[in-house]
Amino acid sequence: MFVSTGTEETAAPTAATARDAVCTVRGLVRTYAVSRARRASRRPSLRGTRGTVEAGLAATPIRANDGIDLDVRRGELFGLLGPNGAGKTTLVRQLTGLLRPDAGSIHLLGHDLVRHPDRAARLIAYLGQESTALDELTVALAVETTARLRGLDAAAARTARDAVLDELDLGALSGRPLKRLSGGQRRLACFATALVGERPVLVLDEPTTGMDPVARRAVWTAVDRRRTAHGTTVLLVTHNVIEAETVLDRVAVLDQGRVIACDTPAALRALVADEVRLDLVWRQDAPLGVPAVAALRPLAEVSGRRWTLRLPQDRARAAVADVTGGPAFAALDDFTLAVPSLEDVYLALGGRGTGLVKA
Ligand SMILES: Nc1ncnc2c1ncn2[C@@H]1O[C@H](COP(=O)(O)OP(=O)(O)OP(=O)(O)O)[C@@H](O)[C@H]1O
Repeated sequence: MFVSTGTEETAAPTAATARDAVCTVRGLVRTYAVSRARRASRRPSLRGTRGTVEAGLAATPIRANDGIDLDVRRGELFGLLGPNGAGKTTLVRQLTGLLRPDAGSIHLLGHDLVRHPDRAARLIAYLGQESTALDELTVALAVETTARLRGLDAAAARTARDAVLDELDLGALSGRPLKRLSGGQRRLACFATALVGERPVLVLDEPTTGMDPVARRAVWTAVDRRRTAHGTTVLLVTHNVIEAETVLDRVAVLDQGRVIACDTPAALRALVADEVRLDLVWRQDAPLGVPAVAALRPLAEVSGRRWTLRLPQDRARAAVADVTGGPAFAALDDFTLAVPSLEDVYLALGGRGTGLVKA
């Protein structure tokens, strides 16, 4: 059962509010001021000029969201992908009414969430990264309490609790406090709380972190079921490239507070379709005495014994022939050729390339 979403306000006053848009964000800016501790360091140092230099650096505010535009459609599984610090959580906290933007607009299902952030709670179920508020409760009580807070009466809350615990196969853990569960189990229990008292929009911040494959599958099956049955819209925050490519309908790639691309994973991958990724893993040091290997070195991103190269297809084929057909082969531990991933897209678009994980 959905709590009424209401449409008592006119939808966003922009042309981009498509008929099926559930969420429209325009020009969203959020800057974090320097903390008090850091401000203290702005005072002139008694020890000389060093403090003044540090003060200049510390006083720079952090522009965590820097003019974000987004349109999320009804029933979509829409992703926010970006490395640590890209501004994903800041964006989500504004969407969920927990943080006020400095500028810009957010319209969700016809509600202006900048003017009325309190309305987010009845439109969105938010699974954040922390679970501390629920940690003392048993799994069953955490789920039931959340259902009650979302407006279900006692009997309906118990029914919803039992259904979701059953759906996620959490029955055996239902009597255990969250704080006594493993990381993956706790994450699944928190996901269960996000599902009860159904909301039209689910916002999930790294929901599958720490989960084993069975639990991950239970999460995506439950999400799909709600999209099919209720047209639930899902906003997923992730820096897991593989998961993003597998589950998302569309993805906005964030870097340093900006959306640097937004499309389907396949369309984004097509941006770099003429490239392939070649990974070479050396047994020990790379044999730089071999001219073909030395020629590849400036093109490689080096991580320990692994070289990663993004090359046009012809060049990649030639490189494979060089390293497998000549004296370099004895020094090679492993190699893989792969079609481009969203990580390659991110790098091609100018992302800084740190923090995106592959699995
Ligand atoms: N409360 C805060 N005070 C000051 N700076 C902050 C605060 N919260 C976030 N930031 C900064 O804002 C930027 C964006 O942070 P945010 O948490 O939104 O990134 P993220 O993409 O969610 O990262 P992660 O993947 O690590 O969760 C970062 O530079 C971060 O250090």
